[in-house]
Amino acid sequence: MTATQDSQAQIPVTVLTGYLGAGKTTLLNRILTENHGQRYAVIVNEFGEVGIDNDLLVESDEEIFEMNNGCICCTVRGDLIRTVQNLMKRKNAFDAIIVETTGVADPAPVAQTFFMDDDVRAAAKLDAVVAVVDARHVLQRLEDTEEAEDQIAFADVILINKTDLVSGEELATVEARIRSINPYAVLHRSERCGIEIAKVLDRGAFDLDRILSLDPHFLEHGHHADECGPDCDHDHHHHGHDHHHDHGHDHGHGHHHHHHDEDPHSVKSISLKAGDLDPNMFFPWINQVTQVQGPNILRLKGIIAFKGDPQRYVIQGVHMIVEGDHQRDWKEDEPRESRLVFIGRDLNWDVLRDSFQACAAQ
Ligand SMILES: Nc1nc2c(ncn2[C@@H]2O[C@H](COP(=O)(O)OP(=O)(O)OP(=O)(O)O)[C@@H](O)[C@H]2O)c(=O)[nH]1
Repeated sequence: MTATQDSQAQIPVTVLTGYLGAGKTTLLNRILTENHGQRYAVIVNEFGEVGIDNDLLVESDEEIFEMNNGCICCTVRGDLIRTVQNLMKRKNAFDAIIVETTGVADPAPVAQTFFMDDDVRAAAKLDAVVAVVDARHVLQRLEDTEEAEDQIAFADVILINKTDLVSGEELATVEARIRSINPYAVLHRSERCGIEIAKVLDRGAFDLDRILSLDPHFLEHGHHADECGPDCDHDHHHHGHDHHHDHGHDHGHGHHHHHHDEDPHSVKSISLKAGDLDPNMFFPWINQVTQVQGPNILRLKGIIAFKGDPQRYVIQGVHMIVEGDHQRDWKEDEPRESRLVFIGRDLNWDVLRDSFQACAAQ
């Protein structure tokens, strides 16, 4: 199969992967704000019921499409095809497409989309799979999830981010581990994804031959997530497929997501909503939650309305590291609403929900 009959007319697509909290949005924000003279369309996939990522992206003229349907592996393929097709109708409106995948997704099905669908293939070409890696947490992630490894194995370009949170020695260990998983990718180091955009975008780096050597069935229809419907409830957790990457058609794909089974180790998300909160209640609460439950909190993010505060407050966390800042004024036509998403394992969801509600301003 030749994927590139008419590469001139094909719009380059960058698939941005990386485990939860690695820095994908930070990188996107750089891409969207830097003056590079290119116009990008960004497709964001959300994990969790309350769409937050879009709100965390800075406002820009670039177009952002949010697909709020959970795990990208199962349901998004059809959506992604439709979204790309719609984008193509306005062909001259932008120069390139970036697809940000949810942090627990296996990037393969997303990449496959650009080879499987004839219309998409005619209009777009996969430029590179870019993985952002959290230097501080990646070794731990590689211990307990397969997605982290899949993402690294699949990437053409790997950005080892958060170098400020590790020592030089730790960084060297991380790099060696990444090299052992993927000897081919171009590696870059960064703090807050501070990297020249040209090192990440429009690389022409996607190497089909290499991917086929990892995953011989990559180009076959019916492989991976094709069979999943919108209510896909496969047990995606810790299947035993051989990592490099002898997928058969019957393998249970290895992404974790918000399915509600009893597996205590599966990753779930909870979306909390409230009105104005009392900062004197909220900050001690969030500090306590992240100190005590941090190891199980893969990710938290939220937009908070504090009573009497004209500005939206954005809070972000990865395990025990939490940071927050004012973002911008609440707009007049915007309901003042506090939204907080936790993604994690073994969390006591009812307690989280109740204690969050207890932070409501009186
Ligand atoms: N210390 C430090 N923090 C960083 C760095 N890069 C990003 N962060 C912070 O890490 C958190 C997660 O960053 P995001 O860019 O939202 O990560 P993400 O990969 O988009 O997260 P998901 O969308 O949840 O998968 C935020 O609080 C960032 O400010 C870095 O280089 N150093």
